[in-house]
Amino acid sequence: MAQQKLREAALDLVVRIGEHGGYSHLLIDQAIKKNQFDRRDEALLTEMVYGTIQRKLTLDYYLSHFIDEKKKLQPWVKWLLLLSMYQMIYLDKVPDHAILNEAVDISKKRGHKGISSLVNAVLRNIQRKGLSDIETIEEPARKLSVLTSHPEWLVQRWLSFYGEEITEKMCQANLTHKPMNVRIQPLKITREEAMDSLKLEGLEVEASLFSSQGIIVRSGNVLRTKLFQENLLSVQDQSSMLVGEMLEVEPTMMVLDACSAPGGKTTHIAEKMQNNGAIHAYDLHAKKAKLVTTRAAELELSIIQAKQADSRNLQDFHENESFDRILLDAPCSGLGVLRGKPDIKYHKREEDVHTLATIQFELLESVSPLLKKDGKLLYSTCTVDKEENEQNIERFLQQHPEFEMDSTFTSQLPKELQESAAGLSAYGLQLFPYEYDTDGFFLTRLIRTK
Ligand SMILES: C[S@@+](CC[C@H](N)C(=O)[O-])C[C@H]1O[C@@H](n2cnc3c(N)ncnc32)[C@H](O)[C@@H]1O
Repeated sequence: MAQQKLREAALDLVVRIGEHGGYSHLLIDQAIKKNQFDRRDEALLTEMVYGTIQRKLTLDYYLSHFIDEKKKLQPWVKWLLLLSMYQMIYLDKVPDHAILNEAVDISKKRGHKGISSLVNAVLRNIQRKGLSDIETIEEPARKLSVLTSHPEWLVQRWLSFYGEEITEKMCQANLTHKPMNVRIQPLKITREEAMDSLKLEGLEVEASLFSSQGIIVRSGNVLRTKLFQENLLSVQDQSSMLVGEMLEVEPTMMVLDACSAPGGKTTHIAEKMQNNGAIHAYDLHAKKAKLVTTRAAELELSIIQAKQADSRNLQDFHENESFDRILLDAPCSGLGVLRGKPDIKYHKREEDVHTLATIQFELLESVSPLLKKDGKLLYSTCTVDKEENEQNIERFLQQHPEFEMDSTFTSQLPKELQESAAGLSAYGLQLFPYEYDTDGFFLTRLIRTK
């Protein structure tokens, strides 16, 4: 019975996330709280949900050999089959007959006899006949697409930008688990104190090499810890912490954060400024701008003023050359965060990437006049795509002779990155998710020289 409750929760989650997207870790956490699952069930639920969504295209390929593709299945029936197949193929914790019986029970409860017979027949056939061999697919991009469950257009695009080796490693890495990272509030606690406290609560933690405020959580649920609940920690990927580190802020500066919600980087920057100076934070959506205000209050950071605005129009509110630093953490395709939000790869289209690259360029053009001479502009995205990253920067520099690449950028990166990051180029740093167990992330820093 308890196992059925767990699988029903897993089914609800894969249908919700797979069909409509969403913050997977938050939705999973809500389900865990609501159902009061214990630690073991919590781990199994997380694995089933992420795994099924992460491997959807591979599972679809296997399933297509057992069911007529023209047969229109209700979304929950399709997801129930994929969820069950994921467990049969990739998990050895539960015997196949138990997975099958539970799938049939759930389909009886939610559907009718016809559906449960179909679920039973498909899963039994898979068990009996085995899976078709993906290696027999001849076309390399199609094979990698099916093998690692990334849409073919994306594999083709990455192959053309980064070549076979990086693309393969990236696609494989996107199927693995990424550790959660947190950032301490340094005005209230030191990293050593925080790590000691987390260890006492049974977590396995490690110091981040990317930020003196960063902690990598190797095991345990940090969201349930005392420190997290007391707002001494913020969840933030190490790659994203690099932004706050590399913006080179100092107390008393005037800083613009043009795309700020939910405020992860804004609050980090305020911490780096020791809550002294001013940060003007904007976001296109009023509700999201409010999240920045709320988070700043929770962390007791008073220098952040968050407002709603389209940052392409900020010249209406600020004089040219008013800011010492500008952060443009641009809206992007999110192709660097597929480990945490695996549904993104199925919902994004190539046209979306072109549209986003245009918006990013417009944002760069419209915020850049607001920077003071000798001021610095940091551009970042959580995506792996040259059109949104290097090509945008190259084009901007060609059209704006008053800006240059900041020549001190590379030498200020953590040593490990300077020495071996595969994506370090003349236009900035592209982090790939397989390199340092981070999200795929791009950042670069420009300086206004005229
Ligand atoms: C990558 S997210 C920012 C994440 C944020 N910097 C953080 O670290 O928490 C990009 C944000 O840009 C906002 N955005 C999109 N278009 C915008 C525009 N034209 N002007 C201002 N904000 C925009 C989105 O609503 C989204 O919240």
